[in-house]
Amino acid sequence: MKFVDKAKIFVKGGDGGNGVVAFRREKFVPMGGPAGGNGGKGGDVVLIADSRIRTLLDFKHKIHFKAERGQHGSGNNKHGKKGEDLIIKVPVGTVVTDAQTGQIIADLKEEGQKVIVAKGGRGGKGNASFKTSTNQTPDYAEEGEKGEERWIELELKLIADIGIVGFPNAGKSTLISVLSNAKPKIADYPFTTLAPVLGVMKIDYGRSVVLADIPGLIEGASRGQGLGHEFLRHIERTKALIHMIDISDFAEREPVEAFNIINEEMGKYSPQLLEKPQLVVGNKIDLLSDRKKIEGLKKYFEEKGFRFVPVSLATLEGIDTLKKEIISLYEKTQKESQNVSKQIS
Ligand SMILES: Nc1nc2c(ncn2[C@@H]2O[C@H](COP(=O)(O)OP(=O)(O)OP(=O)(O)O)[C@@H](O)[C@H]2O)c(=O)[nH]1
Repeated sequence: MKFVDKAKIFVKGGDGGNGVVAFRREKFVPMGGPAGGNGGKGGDVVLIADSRIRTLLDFKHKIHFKAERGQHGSGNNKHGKKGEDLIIKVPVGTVVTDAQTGQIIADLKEEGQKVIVAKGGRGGKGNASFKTSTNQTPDYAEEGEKGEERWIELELKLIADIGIVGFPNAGKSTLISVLSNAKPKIADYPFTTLAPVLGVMKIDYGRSVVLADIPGLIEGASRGQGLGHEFLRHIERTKALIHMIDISDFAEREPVEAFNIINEEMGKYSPQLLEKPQLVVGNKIDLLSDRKKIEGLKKYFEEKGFRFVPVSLATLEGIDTLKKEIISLYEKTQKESQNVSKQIS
């Protein structure tokens, strides 16, 4: 499954219904007045940000979207029915631009945020609407207006829910590929040499967690060495972190030391990064001869307020526990962001 972060679609509002020319025909009224109803308005094409949609994948297969047209008016002053709006769900974080002018139409950052991308045409007036004191029997009516149409571009500026940090070789990319059914690399992410690899881990029907492997967090990064600030900025947008540590016999440094160096670097860049909840994952236990070390590390991290999960991404030992911990971490961040939005509104 490929990660689609861009799509181009054609949208067309429904045409307005035509107004009609009609006259009253009643038994004892010889010269019936005008009675042609108005056409109904065409439906709009509306995009709405929905957090249950995580990719733009669906737009690979369907690219034409047309809202319903308005019904024509009819005699007896009956107005045509309005066309239904066409609602298209897109992921939260979708930026919408007019493909021709390049103008940004909307940045759908919030859940439920909506934008009309193609207006339906106005309904035409029936001849009854044209009756005046000087023209009692107009014999003309308007046609409905055409619905707006255009090509638009959708671009997903994905905000990962959880960032994965740790020294090179700790197993960050492996974790993404083990947990997710998507192993995408975003080609044109604004990183020069390395792009964060994103993965989507399914929780259950309709719910998933987006994970980002933030590459190359190394000593000195906060001073602008190496990849520097660009990827640290990316971590800033995630709600929680998974901190991967190689705890095998062959690790280059002691687990606690590795953990502290990475946190120190993040803290130098922005102390707020350290306020994000961190789940500590001790990886490569298949290459650990002294299993007692695991208990020691668990105690150490839990005393400091961090959950600690030992795993082997090679043998998949501990992976079910890890998945449960990630889901509960994700749910915790969801609850927190709901509380924040309640406080704001
Ligand atoms: N034996 C063993 N090897 C592992 C385990 N997890 C990952 N590896 C191996 O460790 C190496 C590094 O893993 P990666 O997932 O590339 O590590 P990374 O943290 O993404 O590293 P960078 O891409 O350099 O930042 C790879 O050769 C993996 O196959 C594990 O649990 N056990």
